[in-house]
Amino acid sequence: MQFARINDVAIHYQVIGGPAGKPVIVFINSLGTDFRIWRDVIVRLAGDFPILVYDKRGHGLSDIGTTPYTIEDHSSDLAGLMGMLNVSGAIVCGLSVGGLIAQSLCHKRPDLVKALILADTASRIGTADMWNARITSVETGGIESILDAVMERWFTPAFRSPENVAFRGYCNMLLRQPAEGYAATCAAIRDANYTQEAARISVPTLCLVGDQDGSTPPELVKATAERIPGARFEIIADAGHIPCVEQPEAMTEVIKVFIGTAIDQSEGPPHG
Ligand SMILES: O=C(O)CCC(=O)CC(=O)O
Repeated sequence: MQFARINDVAIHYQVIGGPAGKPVIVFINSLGTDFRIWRDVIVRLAGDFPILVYDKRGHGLSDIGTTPYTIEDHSSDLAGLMGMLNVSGAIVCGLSVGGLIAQSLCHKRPDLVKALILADTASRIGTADMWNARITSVETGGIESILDAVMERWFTPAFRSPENVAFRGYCNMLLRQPAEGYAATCAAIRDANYTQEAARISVPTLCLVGDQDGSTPPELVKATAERIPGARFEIIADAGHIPCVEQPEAMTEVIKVFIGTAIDQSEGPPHG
């Protein structure tokens, strides 16, 4: 396990080495998850690209830090981590709130971002009323009070079968996130809106979404892709909000095609 102190917060991360000269792929997880959601995509990409994955503050083994957060707090942590590891010019792949963090990083630190993969995310997610109600639920009833509703948005009915032990595991993952970090990240999502900035994204961008995503549905992600110049839009069949868990093979294929056809890989900067 690897840890770094960034912005006075202990951040849990992992670097998986890859060929020199290739851009690093950075993965940013979603609300209520830790970086293990990326495992089945990472195993399919490892060896072809260096990989950096981490638990954003308030999630996984990272510290909670001072709450509430902004998306800029999260992107500043990522910028600090990449700086410490001498990573720049990366392909930054963020899922949901991870996609908001990726957009923020791209706007604030364009030197760090060579391309964006925006998975099950948007320029703006949800409404202030929705997020305030979710924060109140978590603060009063704990994460278990929202478990069933969240799982219906995250996963297809087939994945939610009681026979599926992996479904049980992902329920445990959500339940074991700290309520304070979860609620603080809800506030960050509530206050983020990158709609105006979307037209200024100038790096190759792939927007993808599960066809049954109940949190950021395909129409929302498509509308975001249409605001970003030249962005590609792909739908992953038979997946909810977390296609890297439900359909890792299909998601990896879409990512590989995007990287192979949209990104100049000849100038990958040195990385640590
Ligand atoms: O997944 C995220 O990062 C935020 C979007 C969301 O609300 C997820 C959920 O439905 O719980």
